[in-house]
Amino acid sequence: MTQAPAQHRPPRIALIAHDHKKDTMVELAREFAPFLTQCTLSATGTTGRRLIAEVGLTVECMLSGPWGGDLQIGSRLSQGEVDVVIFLRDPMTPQPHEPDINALVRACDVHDVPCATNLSSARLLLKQLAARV
Ligand SMILES: O=C(CO)COP(=O)(O)O
Repeated sequence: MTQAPAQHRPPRIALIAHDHKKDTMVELAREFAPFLTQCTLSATGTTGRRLIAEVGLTVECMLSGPWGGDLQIGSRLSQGEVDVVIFLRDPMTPQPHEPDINALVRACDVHDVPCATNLSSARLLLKQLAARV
């Protein structure tokens, strides 16, 4: 199927949050729900299931992060299938899949995909995007 040109379709957003940031992600998603419902959303497994259950969003869930979910999103992004990443990382807790996390953030840099890794930048990014649709 042919995709609409980027400027004519709502963004494809990947949402990811580490465990200590999941409540924050749910609150953020509630705040921007009217906009996010217009977007094509994907997420790592546990984050996505919470957004579906607690915010009522439609989200395509990948594997959980430690099982390869970050890599799945990085792969899609590298193929031009993700426009924006909201990745609420926990800087205080070591993660078993740190290499996967670094690979995803690196893929964002390689492909120049906007990637917000904390709440303030996530809110700025979502506000800017919401103003466009
Ligand atoms: O670990 C994660 C990102 O690195 C998030 O994965 P979950 O959303 O499955 O908890």
